[in-house]
Amino acid sequence: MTRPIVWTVAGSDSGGGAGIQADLHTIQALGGHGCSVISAITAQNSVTVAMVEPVLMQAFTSQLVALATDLPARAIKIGLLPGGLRAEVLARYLKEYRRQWQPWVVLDPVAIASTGQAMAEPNLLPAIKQHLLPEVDLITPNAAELAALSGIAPDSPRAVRAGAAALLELGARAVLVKGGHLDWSGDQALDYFTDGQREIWLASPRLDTVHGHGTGCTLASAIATAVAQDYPIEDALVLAKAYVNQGLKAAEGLGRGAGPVAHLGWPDRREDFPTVVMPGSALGKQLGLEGSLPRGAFAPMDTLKLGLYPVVDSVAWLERLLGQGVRTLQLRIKDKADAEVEADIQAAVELGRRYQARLFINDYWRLAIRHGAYGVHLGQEDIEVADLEAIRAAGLKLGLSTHGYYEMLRARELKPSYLALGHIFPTKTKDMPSRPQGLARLGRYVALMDDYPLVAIGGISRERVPLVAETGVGSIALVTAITEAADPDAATRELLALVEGDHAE
Ligand SMILES: Cc1ncc(COP(=O)(O)OP(=O)(O)O)c(N)n1
Ligand SMILES: Cc1ncsc1CCOP(=O)(O)O
Ligand SMILES: [Mg+2]
Repeated sequence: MTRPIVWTVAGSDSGGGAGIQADLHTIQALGGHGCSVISAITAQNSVTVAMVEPVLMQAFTSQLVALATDLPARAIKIGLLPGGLRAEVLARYLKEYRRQWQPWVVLDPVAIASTGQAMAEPNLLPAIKQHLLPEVDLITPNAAELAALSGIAPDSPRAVRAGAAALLELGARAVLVKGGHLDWSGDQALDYFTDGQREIWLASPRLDTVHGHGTGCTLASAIATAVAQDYPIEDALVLAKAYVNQGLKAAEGLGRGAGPVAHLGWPDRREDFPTVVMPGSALGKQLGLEGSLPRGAFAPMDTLKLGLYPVVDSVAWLERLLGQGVRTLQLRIKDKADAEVEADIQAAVELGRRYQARLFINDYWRLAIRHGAYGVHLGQEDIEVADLEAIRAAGLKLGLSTHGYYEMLRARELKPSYLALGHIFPTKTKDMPSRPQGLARLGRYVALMDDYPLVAIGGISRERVPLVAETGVGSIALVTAITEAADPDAATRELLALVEGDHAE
């Protein structure tokens, strides 16, 4: 894949820690091609901002025109604007870009440096509210910026929500409040996201370093670069927070003051990724999230490598596959009343027991509990409605579908027995609301979750099995590669050998 183009519209930081310099480092490190529109030249180092000099309006707009005519962006990050006029002019250009080539736009409303010095003219904030907010997809204020823009000091979870809601009222499509400076959140650095439909709280242990110059710029650029690569916003948020956390841990004290956040590659250590705050957790209760968590972990799998995992829609198929030596499998009957499927589920559970197989029931968790199934597989939409504690307390194993970083991290908090990752390739078996993940992403998920049983699913044909196996994923789930094979028994044996090798029973 060619690098997606990401623009940064921001100020130059002569110290190399923030602004355009941080943005270009970030965009490059995360796989984008960075283009820059310099709004102002700052003379600054690690201790002071000595000068902010706006570039001439003509120089500002000429950069925009030069890029728009040849290098249109998938995503645009806006940082320092030295005053209201440039914000207003930029808003006009963005309106046109949005009409012509729909870039995704994030605004980091830089107004005050971390040293406390003003970076922009006082007319910037009114212009942001009046002109820019309606043209951006996400605004990422810190506590001081949220207070300045909304008039609400974010001194409690309720006030953070109210401040973000005020920005939505002003026309923002989504808000990420950066919690680095929320003093009520104790040892956790909390970020709050809302688009008016849903809210997400992300938590990471607060890092004990003064070397965090450029974190705001870096976070917004990382979000933009992830979105430019088609990551959904919630995945972009967790990835960007991980990028900043790994950079803070590696930050060096260059200069006499706050050193720059470091720019490393794609984050792949789980400890750098944030935790998704869950209803029912201690933090969730503090934040006023309604809901509960299961009281403990689900029954663990006996192995990290579940091997070949056919998903089929009848007891007859299960029997045939068990006869070929398959030992992990799923009964997936869709959209029938419980009474219509109960006999099949009971028969499936008995079959699974007879063959000592890992046999999961899709969707029908009440019947699975009633008939003492080995396990249940549930989707994202089921998490809110199924009685997870009842499934856990009954001793059933639980597999959960996930479709990206955010869902994986959220699902992990429920401590299921395995996580499914999909869909990897286009599939005709199921209408998917998300885009195929592809092998590169699968490889990243596997590296991140290497202590968990993982299952890849979606569009995995016989030919693709070796490529999927190469990612290191412990299990490969498939439907049509078996059910539509010319000779399903032969296909099953071949797939078993490919996926489980010598371990095939
Ligand atoms: C192993 C495995 N992974 C994912 C799915 C999909 O489950 P879900 O999201 O619940 O969708 P439906 O299968 O119910 O359409 C699965 N069944 N198995
Ligand atoms: C149930 C399901 N969940 C995600 S993709 C999928 C279907 C997989 O079927 P196939 O292997 O035929 O693509
Ligand atoms: Mg389901």
